[in-house]
Amino acid sequence: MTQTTAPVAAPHGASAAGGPAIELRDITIQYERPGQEPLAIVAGYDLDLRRGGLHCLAGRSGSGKTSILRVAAGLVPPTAGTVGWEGLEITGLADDVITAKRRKHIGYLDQRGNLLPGLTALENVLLPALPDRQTRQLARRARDLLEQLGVAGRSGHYPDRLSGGERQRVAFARALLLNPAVVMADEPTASLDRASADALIRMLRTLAANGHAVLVASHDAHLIDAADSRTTLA
Ligand SMILES: Nc1ncnc2c1ncn2[C@@H]1O[C@H](COP(=O)(O)OP(=O)(O)OP(=O)(O)O)[C@@H](O)[C@H]1O
Repeated sequence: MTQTTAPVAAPHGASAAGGPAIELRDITIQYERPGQEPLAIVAGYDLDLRRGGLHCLAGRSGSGKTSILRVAAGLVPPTAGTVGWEGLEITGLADDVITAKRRKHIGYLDQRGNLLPGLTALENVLLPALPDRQTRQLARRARDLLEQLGVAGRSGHYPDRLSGGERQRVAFARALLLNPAVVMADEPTASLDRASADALIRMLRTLAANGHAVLVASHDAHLIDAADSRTTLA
């Protein structure tokens, strides 16, 4: 059961190819459970998220926020329905094609940040540049992002020497490296104190104002309030 507020207007920059940055149509997500009815997360769910908008998936723990994020990011297919990225329907495309498109279209920040432990903060930020061998060209941008996020002084540190908040900011810089149309973040304020969480919310708002589409999953009331629109999962 879901409740969605009105679709988001796009105050800055229309979508490149004419469709919403993220378009979910008639999405059903179910998980099979041995010996029981499948667990139904959503049925007939629609979302149009354009550049310039911040949408929050809200709801209690276990209500399905991460499941919708993962479907929207093309990490798993929906049980039924379609997923579109700026006019391109990705449902049914081969996994390697989706992966290549996702790398440029979506910056995804998962709940744990997931930095690679054997790489420094700067090397972690540069990871998305590896497949196109662009680490040299993007090194300056990586440093600028770390600077903007207030962790430039940690560039040479390994993840185990960073605080939770610093790890998350480094992961954010990595998500932004290729300037994706969409930024997705799963519970981005969960491990932060209030002041850091509010700073991060301001950053998400700035990303939207700069023309990104921002999709977050959160039960932080401050983040839910800061969104342009929200889906409340029950
Ligand atoms: N791959 C899976 N197979 C079976 N059940 C799953 C799978 N992934 C998630 N679930 C179940 O689906 C429900 C929704 O999970 P999901 O992680 O999407 O919720 P959530 O709202 O993001 O939770 P949280 O706020 O705790 O992160 C939960 O009951 C979870 O146990």
